[in-house]
This record gives sequence, C-alpha cells and structure tokens, in this order.
Amino acid sequence: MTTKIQKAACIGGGVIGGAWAARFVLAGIDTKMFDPHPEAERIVGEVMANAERAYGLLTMAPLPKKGKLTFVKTIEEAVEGADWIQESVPERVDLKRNVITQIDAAADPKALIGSSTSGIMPTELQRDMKHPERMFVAHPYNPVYLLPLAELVGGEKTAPETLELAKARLAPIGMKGVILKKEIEAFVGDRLLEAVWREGLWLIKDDICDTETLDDVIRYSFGMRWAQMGMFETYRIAGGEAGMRHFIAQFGPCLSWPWTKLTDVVDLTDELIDKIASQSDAQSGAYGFRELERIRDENLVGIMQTLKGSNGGKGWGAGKLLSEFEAQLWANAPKPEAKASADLLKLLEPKVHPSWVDYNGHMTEFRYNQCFADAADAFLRLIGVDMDYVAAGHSYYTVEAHNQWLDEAKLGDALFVEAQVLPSDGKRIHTYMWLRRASDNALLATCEHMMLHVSSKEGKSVPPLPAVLEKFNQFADAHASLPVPETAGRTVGQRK
Ligand SMILES: NC(=O)C1=CN([C@@H]2O[C@H](COP(=O)(O)OP(=O)(O)OC[C@H]3O[C@@H](n4cnc5c(N)ncnc54)[C@H](O)[C@@H]3O)[C@@H](O)[C@H]2O)C=CC1
Ligand SMILES: C[N+](C)(C)CC(=O)CC(=O)[O-]
Repeated sequence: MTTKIQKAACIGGGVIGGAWAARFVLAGIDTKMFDPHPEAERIVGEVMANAERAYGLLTMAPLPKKGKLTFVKTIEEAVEGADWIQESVPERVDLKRNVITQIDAAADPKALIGSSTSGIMPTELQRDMKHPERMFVAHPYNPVYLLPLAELVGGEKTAPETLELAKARLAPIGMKGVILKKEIEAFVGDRLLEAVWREGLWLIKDDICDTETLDDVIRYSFGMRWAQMGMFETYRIAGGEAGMRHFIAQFGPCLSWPWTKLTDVVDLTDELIDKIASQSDAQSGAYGFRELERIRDENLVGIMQTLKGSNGGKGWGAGKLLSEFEAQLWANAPKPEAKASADLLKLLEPKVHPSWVDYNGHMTEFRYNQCFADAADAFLRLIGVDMDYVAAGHSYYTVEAHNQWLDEAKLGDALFVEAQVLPSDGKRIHTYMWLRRASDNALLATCEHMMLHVSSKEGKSVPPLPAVLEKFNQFADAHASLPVPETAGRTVGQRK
C-alpha cells in the first residue's frame, strides 16, 4: 500500500478541518470538503489564506503544485476515491459516531479514516462501523498546517498496521505521527493541557492573577522550554549534574503536599465566565481573530526556523522535522531548467521571514547575504551541481563577495534575485546579483560574488566535471555580450 496520500477528504471544515485541508492542499493533495455550514467556503478560504502566508514564511524549499480543494454537498461525494478521510465535526460522541459510520459505508474499504477528536476513545467511535480496522484517532494541534504532531490512537477494533500506515502517510506532508500504546480519554496532549487549564481557571477564580499575567508566566518561562525540550528532558537538566533522580528526590514530595488543586473542577458560573472573557478582551481584544492567528503563525514559524538551526545545524525537535521535510521537498522538486539567453537569470523569490527582522524593524543584514547565497545555490543547481554532485565529492565554495545594502525590506515583502554571469572560466564562477522587492521592483541590494570549484575529498581547487563546465559555459557565453555592471569591481568606500 502506498505511503503517500493520493486523495484526501475532510468532513467538517471549522478551525481544525479547515486547517487539515490546508495541510493536504499545500502538500499537493487534491482534497474534497463536506461541511453543511452556509459559510464553510468563506471560512475555509480564510484559513487557507493564512496557511499559505505561513508556508511562504516557513520555507524556501519548493512546495509542490497545490492540490485542488473542492466543496461537495454530501459525505458520500467527499469520500469517493479518497485514501485518507479526516473527520473534524464537533466534539459530540453521537454526531461523530454517525458521521464516521456514514463515511465507512461510502468509502473505499481500504481508505484510512482518522478522527480529530480531542478526547473521545476510538472504540466508542468505531462501534457501528463495517470496517472498523481502518479507523483511528489522528488528534492534531491547532494550527494543523503548522504544528506537525498528530497523536495516533487505535481502538479495540483498529488493526495495528493501520496506525503504522497512518504514521507513514503523515511523514510526506511534514507531520509527525506518534502512536500511543493504549487508548485513553484525551490521549496524552489534552490530558496535560486540561490539567494545566483547570489549575489556571482556579488561579483566575481565586484572584491570584488575571489572564494576562497567567499567560505571561507561561510564555516568558516554561512555555519556551516546552517548545524545544518538553517536560522530562527539561527536568533532567533541572536536576543538575545528578540529573533526573535528584530532581525527583527534591521535587517529588511537593506532589503530595499538594501544590495544586487539580482534582477539583472549577464551577464555570456565569460570573467566572464573564470575568475570564473580560480579562481576555482586555488582554487581546485589540487584535482581530485572523490577525491574532497570523501573529501566532509568525511566532511559530520563527520558533521552528530557530530549532532547525539548533544542535550544530542538525536541527532539534520540530526544527529537525522541518529540515527533513524540506530535504524531501527538494528531492521531489523537478530539476531546475533555464535556457541560456541574454536575459538576467531570475534565481530566487524569497519572502521576508519573521525571524529575518531585527530590532530596526527591517530585514537584518545577514539575511541579505542569505538571499544571495541561496541564489548562488540556485545557479549551481541550474548547471548540474545538485546534492548527488556534492555527495560524489565536488562542489563550489564562495571565496569572495561584495555587497551593497541599498534599501530596506520589511516583514512579508516578496523579493527576487536576478543574476548576470560575468566573464569567468567555470573553475571560478563570477556573478553579479541584484536583490529587488517584487511589488515595486525597488533595488534593495547588490552582490558581486566569486565561487571556486573544489574537490571536497582532496580539499583543493580543481576544474569542474565536464557536464557542469559545459552548462556553465552556456550561461557565461549567453551573458558575454551584456555590459559589465557599473559597480562591479567596486571597492569598499570608493566614491563615484
Ligand atoms: N479547536 C481546537 O483547538 C481543536 C479541536 N480538535 C477537535 O477537532 C474537531 C472539530 O473541532 P473544531 O474544528 O474546533 O470545531 P468547529 O466548531 O470550528 O468546526 C466544526 C465544523 O464541523 C461542521 N459540522 C457540523 N456537523 C457536521 C456534519 N454532520 N458533517 C460535516 N461537518 C459538520 C460545522 O459546520 C463546523 O464547521 C473536534 O473533535 C475537536 O475536539 C482537535 C484539536 C484542536
Ligand atoms: C482545547 N482542545 C481540547 C480542543 C485542544 C486540543 O485538542 C489540542 C490543541 O490544539 O491544543
């Protein structure tokens, strides 16, 4: 059975179903959506717009051609031909069970059926199915298009291979499936989250703090730790050199004092709900809902990108997964092609990522360099210097670059890099590049760049292999008649 989802169906297109659809469509999967809500198309369209924006910031790797999203009028139409069906209707056992039973009756018996339920046991949901062995919980986290985790939980009738297959099918869409050993209400994540939420409600009710202070306590401290190491790895470090055993010896007794009110449930009276809602309005009411989503997305993108560079560049946690996803996108991308002509080569079309913006509120200095370095890589791929060529022991290393920073770029700006190949022999590649803003063509920076061909095994400069040299010469010859840019060869501080 294939490990790639060929066609997806989403039943329910609210906060979660809409974001699952975005995840599928942006991974190139045709997706059908059924949701009886009269405004389902508008709502899903808005989620999709935010998701596309987030992906534009998340990665420069070439995304596949978007899948087609089709809204249909029945569950039967939606599931026809789908090999992954994701149920995301409201959290009610009777409703979910009916919808899943209806999906089961209409779908290909081999299609996988995942439920987004936050806490209902899959055994409950698969009770009336004819083919319950292919049904499981795939519990995602909001926003599904960015947060990569899905808890995979089987019920009494779920076949173990279903969970393995589901996990394998999530990987190509950039997700990490974790298989739980046993079913339990609320799985792992929501058990933890509910425990913390319940305690938070007590802290608000008892006037210990307001919602803003509570959120500050999380986001300025352990929230940041959790994004990268979770609970147990964090506490291992907190135990000092003696590690986990010392940590438990020191803080274990607090559990039975106890420090928390976790077993008592707060009575959600109208008065308490008003209190929480008005504190939340005071905290976040200045932002619209979609605006707040976009801020959240930018922050998540920044965190994932930072984690991608962690651990000596090997990546860590969600950042390592992003790096693996990008490697897969590059491997699946069609080989770049450009006909050598006297036109400048458009090599790169990046967007200003959140993590690229510095304290001056604009793209920081070294990200200009990144645009030029990525453009140089794009040129190398054009002449056949791809990962196979590098793995075989050859590459180009940059030996000199001269930049001019001419104008600012702001968060989200679409940019592009064009290049001219200057006279050079292929062992050396001499280029001149211009970084421009797409909206008004404004020139933001230039880079004169020199690379040297090397044998990475021998650690010295050598001529390129003939196929690469031939390709390079085609581009160099095509640009030979172009005038050399006025500022090429310029030295730092030179007056015009
Ligand atoms: N909102 C969250 O943070 C998370 C929610 N979940 C789970 O995802 C599921 C959906 O939750 P949300 O998206 O938040 O709810 P939502 O209320 O935003 O969306 C539910 C959607 O289902 C549609 N719907 C209702 N009856 C339907 C039917 N018979 N067939 C097809 N569509 C139908 C509604 O029109 C609505 O658009 C729930 O099981 C929830 O527990 C999981 C992870 C996080
Ligand atoms: C609140 N919730 C139970 C719906 C939360 C989840 O299920 C996961 C999440 O995204 O926090």
